[in-house]
Amino acid sequence: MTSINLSEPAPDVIPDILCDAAAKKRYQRGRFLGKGGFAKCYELTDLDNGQVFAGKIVSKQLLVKPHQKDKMAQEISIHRSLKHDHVVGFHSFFEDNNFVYIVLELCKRRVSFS
Ligand SMILES: Nc1ncnc2c1ncn2[C@@H]1O[C@H](COP(=O)(O)OP(=O)(O)OP(=O)(O)O)[C@@H](O)[C@H]1O
Repeated sequence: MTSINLSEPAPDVIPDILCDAAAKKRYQRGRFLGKGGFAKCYELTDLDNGQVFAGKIVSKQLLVKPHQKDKMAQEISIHRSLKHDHVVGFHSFFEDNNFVYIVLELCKRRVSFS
């Protein structure tokens, strides 16, 4: 089960360098891709190997109510279990005190993403 830790108040400035401490990965936040109901999406570049992903970044300020947190956790849980040619690939998920980060295959054309 995916769990999201909401222990502290969350400022809303997204860092330029995102750190996935558990996976020992760092990503450079790049071009803004778009905004959804909860997430802001940016290109993310893996600083080890230059691989480029789409990062869906959700402020924990938007996940205060239990049902919001549950919806987010459920989206992550379902997406990470899916692998299909017609569904955007799930790469990883991590969080810091302020944001939840979902790292996805980058879609280069403007089509439906989820
Ligand atoms: N994998 C991706 N590759 C490239 N751009 C993406 C990707 N995922 C999302 N985007 C961009 O970010 C925008 C917001 O995506 P997001 O999935 O957060 O919201 P949504 O699906 O539009 O709405 P909702 O919040 O209801 O799911 C998209 O409209 C698209 O422009």
